Amino acid sequence: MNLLPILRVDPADMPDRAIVCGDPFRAAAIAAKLTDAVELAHAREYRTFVGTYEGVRLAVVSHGVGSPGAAVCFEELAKAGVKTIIRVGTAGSLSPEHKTGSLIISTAAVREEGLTKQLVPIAFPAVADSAVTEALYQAALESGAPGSIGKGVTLTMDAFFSGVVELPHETYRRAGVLAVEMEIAALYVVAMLRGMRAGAILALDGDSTAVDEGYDPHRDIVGEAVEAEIRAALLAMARL
Ligand SMILES: O=P(O)(O)O[C@H]1O[C@H](CO)[C@@H](O)[C@H]1O
Ligand SMILES: O=c1cc[nH]c(=O)[nH]1
Repeated sequence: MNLLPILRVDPADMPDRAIVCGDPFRAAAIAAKLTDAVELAHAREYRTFVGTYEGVRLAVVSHGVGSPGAAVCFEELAKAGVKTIIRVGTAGSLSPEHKTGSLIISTAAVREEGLTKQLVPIAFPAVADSAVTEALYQAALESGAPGSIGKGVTLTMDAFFSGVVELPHETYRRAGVLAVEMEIAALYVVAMLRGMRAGAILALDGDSTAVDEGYDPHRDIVGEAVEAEIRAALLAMARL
């Protein structure tokens, strides 16, 4: 039995599709919706479950916060033979049209993180798979989310709270970017380099420009949106 060195999972136990999320507790909550769910490993921030949804075998894996750690997870999933990945995340809104409780399907990510520049030149785009994106969008419309449903470009950052340098959120908001989070660019770049198809759905947990004043992803409306995006991701995965 050759375990993956960081996820500590035997590749032979992995299905060919995975739902990923930052929070290990969210991974457990998603796995609770599967039949016959089993936790294969919990190493560092990475919890790996496998189970079945609507007859489809899938893994649920947490990747932690930030692109470098998440990319390690995505690389090991590729080595295990995973071919389809959906990220189920939270994000801050950059769009006045999409408020807290809304869901955003990420069609592409702005590569403002540092990790992917070490993998491929910055001119290379971080783009979602079109079939995964369409399946997620249709499922999101059926998900009963407490807010609106949007589809468009998202921003991936390393910094969450600001320091003394101004963060580029306003520039990207003016360019039509819908939301900011911390891992999708890594997911899309690793997926493209390793021959996987990937997509992402995000529950908006507040106004991205207000995180320095007060960040509260634990409100009921955010919990409802996360439940809705989980329903959408499972439905999309079963349809793909
Ligand atoms: O809710 P998750 O999936 O962790 O995603 C978002 O939340 C974290 C920040 O609180 C970052 O990981 C960001 O990308
Ligand atoms: O990166 C993130 C994630 C959630 N909410 C934010 O404002 N930013």
